[in-house]
Amino acid sequence: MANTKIKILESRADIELLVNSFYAKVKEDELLAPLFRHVDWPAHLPIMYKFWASMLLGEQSYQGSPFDKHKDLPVQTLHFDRWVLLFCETVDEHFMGEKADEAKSRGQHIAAVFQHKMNLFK
Ligand code: HEM
Repeated sequence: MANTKIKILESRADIELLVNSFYAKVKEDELLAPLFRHVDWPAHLPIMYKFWASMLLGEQSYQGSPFDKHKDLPVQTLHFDRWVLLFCETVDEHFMGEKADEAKSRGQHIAAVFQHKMNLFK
């Protein structure tokens, strides 16, 4: 049966639901969870709300350099593939519409940029 709770992604509350749902999955994922074990969630989640609200809603509240937080992580392409899979799955479980599509394409694009910068594409 279709998920009747799927809605248009359009508000700050939607972004918070997306981010909370995504990291709930990450914490349950055997491949990604160990990479997030040290994370201070009450500090990290509001940063991620700002990041995605700036990307998708024009909020201009995120100020930071995301790549710097990733450049020394012990990650390979398979980690990024899992990240993108879980992120896109989370979007589709809750949302539809233009901004939902944009969230998925932005996530995929940034994952590809990080991998290029880390020289993971040979
Ligand atoms: C294998 C994939 C990834 C892993 C393992 C990963 C892991 C992490 C970790 C451990 C942090 C630091 C949290 C802290 O400060 O304690 C972080 C921060 C962050 N990540 Fe990722 N990440 C991944 C992919 C991505 C992608 C593809 C994006 C963008 C679409 C992204 C966006 C961010 C942002 C915006 C921050 C916050 C940076 C800041 O503090 O300003 N991450 N990530």
